Amino acid sequence: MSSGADPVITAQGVDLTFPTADGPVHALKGVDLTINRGDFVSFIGPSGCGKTTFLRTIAALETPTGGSLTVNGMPADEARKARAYGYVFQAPGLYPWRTISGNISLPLEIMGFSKADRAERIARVLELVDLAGFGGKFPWQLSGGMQQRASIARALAFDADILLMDEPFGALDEIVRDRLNEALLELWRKTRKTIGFVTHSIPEAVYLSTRIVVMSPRPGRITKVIESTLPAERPLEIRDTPEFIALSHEVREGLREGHSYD
Ligand SMILES: Nc1ncnc2c1ncn2[C@@H]1O[C@H](COP(=O)(O)OP(=O)(O)OP(=O)(O)O)[C@@H](O)[C@H]1O
Repeated sequence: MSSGADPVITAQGVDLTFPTADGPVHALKGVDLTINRGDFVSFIGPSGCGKTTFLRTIAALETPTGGSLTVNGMPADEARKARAYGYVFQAPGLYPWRTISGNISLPLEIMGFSKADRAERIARVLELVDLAGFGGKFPWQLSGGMQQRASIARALAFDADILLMDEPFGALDEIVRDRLNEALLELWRKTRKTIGFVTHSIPEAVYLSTRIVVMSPRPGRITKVIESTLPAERPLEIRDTPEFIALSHEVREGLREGHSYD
């Protein structure tokens, strides 16, 4: 399903070494990856394999110590200044003293959008994440799943083509997570955004992705890239099909192979 023709994120030989008191930590080593427009790419691997570091590097929140990384054809920090992406963190991170609309509005205020433009954008993204009518509530009046949807709305509000999501549903129970997975897939189909998504869950990665990137630690690196054979239309029941089970098996094998390296 990947378009194959229009690279949005290109990493070539990306290294990132953190100097620490216990010596250098090779968080990323020789990472090569191209993400094309409209791809939904998941990163999966054991703790410490560099998933978050790679996402943060794409977002220019970390700087590689080697290799090259471009986003929309420009260096990652320039792409950040050009507001190329929205970033969704593990925790919703909403300000409790602002309403949901107020939280979504904050980055827009900083970016200088007019009041009328902000109102129009807030209404549109609340609708997209199925929170229409909740804009006037405070975060603590919403469930964890609704708060996470609000944080996705905040990342969508300035209409970046790329959405980077670091384990956004990790803290939620399975039923809520299922619903949000469905909602995210629907949103991806509607908006045609390019999505980079970190997860620990094999079913979540297989359900959502056009491509699954398996990573391994010490040093953090890519050990396998799996192209999904699933159709774009994915009801939750697709998880019971032989095709889904075969893909899950392939990811599990990839994770196991990566582990045997240690
Ligand atoms: N700022 C930092 N300083 C030093 N070491 C760091 C820093 N950030 C990350 N690391 C190390 O880099 C490695 C990769 O970390 P990272 O958080 O990217 O892994 P991860 O795959 O996202 O793990 P998890 O699944 O637990 O979130 C780990 O060994 C981590 O301890």
